[in-house]
Amino acid sequence: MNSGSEILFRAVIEEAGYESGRPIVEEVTLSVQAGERVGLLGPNGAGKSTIMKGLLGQLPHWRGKIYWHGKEEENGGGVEMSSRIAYIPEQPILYERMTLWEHLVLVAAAGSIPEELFRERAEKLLRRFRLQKVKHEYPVRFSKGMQQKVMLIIGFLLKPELYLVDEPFIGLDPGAVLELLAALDEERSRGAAVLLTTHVLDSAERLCDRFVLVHDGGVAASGTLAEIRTAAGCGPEARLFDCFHKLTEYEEVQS
Ligand SMILES: Nc1ncnc2c1ncn2[C@@H]1O[C@H](COP(=O)(O)OP(=O)(O)OP(=O)(O)O)[C@@H](O)[C@H]1O
Repeated sequence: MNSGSEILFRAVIEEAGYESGRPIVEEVTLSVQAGERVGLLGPNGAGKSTIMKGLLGQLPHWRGKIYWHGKEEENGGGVEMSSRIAYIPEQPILYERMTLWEHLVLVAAAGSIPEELFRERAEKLLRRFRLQKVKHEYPVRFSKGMQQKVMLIIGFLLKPELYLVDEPFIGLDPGAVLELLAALDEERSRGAAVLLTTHVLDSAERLCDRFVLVHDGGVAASGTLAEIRTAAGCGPEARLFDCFHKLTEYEEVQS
């Protein structure tokens, strides 16, 4: 495993949202080391997807700074899909008139992956996620879980430095989850990092090295599980689920 002491990616979000003067997220800082996995957690509507969109440069309103390997990006939140970053969305984004293989060819061309390397990676990923038999079919007609696997294959094909993964655990069958975890392990060994959002806290606890807990558009707590336990006032055996509950719903409990 990569020791991951280098900070690969850092985002300092001053404010971000959809309309001028109505920020959804304020004062959120995220950093991810090489080889590290960070869980971006929070209740429904906390601002996780908004943060992801901001990091991808897809928000109309954004004020903040992005750093790669310690160097500030000129275009702020405009980190583009490139060899450095792969976004694996929760809702699959697919073209109606293209087969699965044609999707992969398009991604390989956009990512400038040489032909031979592309074929090798694509065939391996299709076998891994059990889609090799349907590679010449149209993914818009696939089941939801199969479409999610297409998104995973597209992400892994790019071999980026950082994966942004939105809710990877819901919709995949148990075999596919195991393959996803194995693929992420392989990627970690080459230094690739992961920033993921999920509501499946048991999986997040097992998978992630650190957590950023977002609540009401700001950071309620961040750090390792031990640090999150301290922030939540929980004991050393507490599960992430219990800490999450304490940090996000205490107002309701007290009233
Ligand atoms: N396109 C949009 N235009 C305006 N407001 C939006 C838009 N998308 C989300 N919001 C608002 O931003 C806030 C945060 O939403 P966001 O989708 O970031 O939450 P989330 O933490 O990802 O939630 P969930 O766990 O339910 O996916 C919500 O109040 C939501 O209504």
